[in-house]
Amino acid sequence: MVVSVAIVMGSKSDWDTMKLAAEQLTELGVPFSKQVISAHRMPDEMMDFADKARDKGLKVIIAGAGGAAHLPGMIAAKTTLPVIGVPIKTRTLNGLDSLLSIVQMPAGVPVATVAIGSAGARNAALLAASILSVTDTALTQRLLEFRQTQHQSSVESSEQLVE
Ligand SMILES: Nc1c(C(=O)O)ncn1[C@@H]1O[C@H](COP(=O)(O)O)[C@@H](O)[C@H]1O
Repeated sequence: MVVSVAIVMGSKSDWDTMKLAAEQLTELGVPFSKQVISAHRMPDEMMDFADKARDKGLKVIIAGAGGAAHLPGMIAAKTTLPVIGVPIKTRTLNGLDSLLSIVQMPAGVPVATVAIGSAGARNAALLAASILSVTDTALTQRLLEFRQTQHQSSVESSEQLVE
């Protein structure tokens, strides 16, 4: 099994949010790895991970972090793979701190930033799948089916309102 997506997070405490990315990837049949790596607390391991990511066969990195969320940007600084940043909701500032830390990258080092929290984590997985689908027709089909199911459940919920 070739693992093409890595889910990384600054702390195990981020898993409640990041597991939604894992669930979404599983639903789409996309193999992934998951691990805690912190730019602040594990700087050498973080650099090593980012440095070797492409050679290991990874194609997309999803990085979740909260507060002074430097992890996605620092990984992006060290790899040319696409990095998707997930801002974790924080107790003190509701995740606005995480969002701004991730989204305000200087020109030249992009991080694709999604929304704060669970919806963002789910969308990070969908975005990773979309990127992979460019060269994977079976995955494209699964993404289309996902959209059709989503459409159907919206239509049904609207009909229930009318009843
Ligand atoms: N933002 C970062 C980084 C980093 O960016 O390297 N490392 C840990 N953290 C964040 O600190 C928060 C609190 O972590 P703890 O719960 O372990 O104290 C987490 O949301 C984590 O992502």
